[in-house]
Amino acid sequence: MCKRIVFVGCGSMAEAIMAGMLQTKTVDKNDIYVTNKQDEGRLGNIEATYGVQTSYDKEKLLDLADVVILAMKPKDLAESLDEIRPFIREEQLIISVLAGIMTETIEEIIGKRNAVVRAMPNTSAQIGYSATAIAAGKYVDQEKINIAERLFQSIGVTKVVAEDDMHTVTAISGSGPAFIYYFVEAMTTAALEAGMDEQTADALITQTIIGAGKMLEQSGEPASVLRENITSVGGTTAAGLETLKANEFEKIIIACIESARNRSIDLGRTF
Ligand SMILES: NC(=O)C1=CN([C@@H]2O[C@H](COP(=O)(O)OP(=O)(O)OC[C@H]3O[C@@H](n4cnc5c(N)ncnc54)[C@H](OP(=O)(O)O)[C@@H]3O)[C@@H](O)[C@H]2O)C=CC1
Ligand SMILES: O=C(O)[C@@H]1CCC=N1
Repeated sequence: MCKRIVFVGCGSMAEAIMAGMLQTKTVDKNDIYVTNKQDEGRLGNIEATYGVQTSYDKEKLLDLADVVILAMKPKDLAESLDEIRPFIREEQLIISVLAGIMTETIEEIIGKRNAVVRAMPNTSAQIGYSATAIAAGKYVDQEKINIAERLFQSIGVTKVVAEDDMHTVTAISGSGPAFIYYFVEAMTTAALEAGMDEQTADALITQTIIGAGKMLEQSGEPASVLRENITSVGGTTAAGLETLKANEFEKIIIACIESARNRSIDLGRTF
């Protein structure tokens, strides 16, 4: 794929996407350009680690770009678009990974008929395992969707969704890994409190999460059946599940996803 990509914003998400694209050789390092607001040390590290080009010359960067990936925090969107807006050309594909921000908002700020794609990857992009959803703005044609899909397929699995679903996506697969890590942390604490050493606990829990994920992917069974298959009458799993139910596990998870989803909606409303 020979598109030149400019990352505006170079935090953990931009790095995860970039690392995935380079690892899968979807984009050559000479075709990746990166800028941020002010952290020169960070840009230097990124350049040294990945061999990509870095610059603060926004005009030059935008002149080179076929695809612009917006990867700053939502609060910094207006300022950063102000800086690059004069140099944006209508044929450039703009991809935003910002939580909550509607394509319409970006289209309005840019003030041109650019194709704007909203994407929600997750940090597993770093190793090629992102679950990424993408939604199209009003000037996006099939060719631009294909480009965005190809880029994000390089870092994992991609689903095209209606933009209305993006707040839910942000909660379940954008933030989702953090919720799973929190679950793992709690399991580890329980194992350590029971006297197990940390290395053994880490190895067993990590493999358990990987195995459960692979079963969900490969067994053809829904999660409920896989759970039932483990649950012997009067056994250990039943005892553990009883405690989860007694403490309203499902309600807590639904509330967690709802909070994340509502926060995504709020972020969008700040514009
Ligand atoms: N982290 C995650 O798991 C996911 C994050 N996202 C989204 O990705 C986006 C980035 O998140 P994350 O990587 O965690 O954030 P970080 O805080 O790690 O990085 C933000 C980056 O934006 C840069 N920036 C700020 N203002 C400007 C500007 N005016 N011009 C150019 N660059 C600017 C910062 O530069 P400097 O350091 O110089 O200030 C920094 O490089 C967010 O919008 C988030 O919603 C989406 C999916 C998952
Ligand atoms: O917490 C956040 O706002 C970002 C969006 C999804 C994951 N992290």
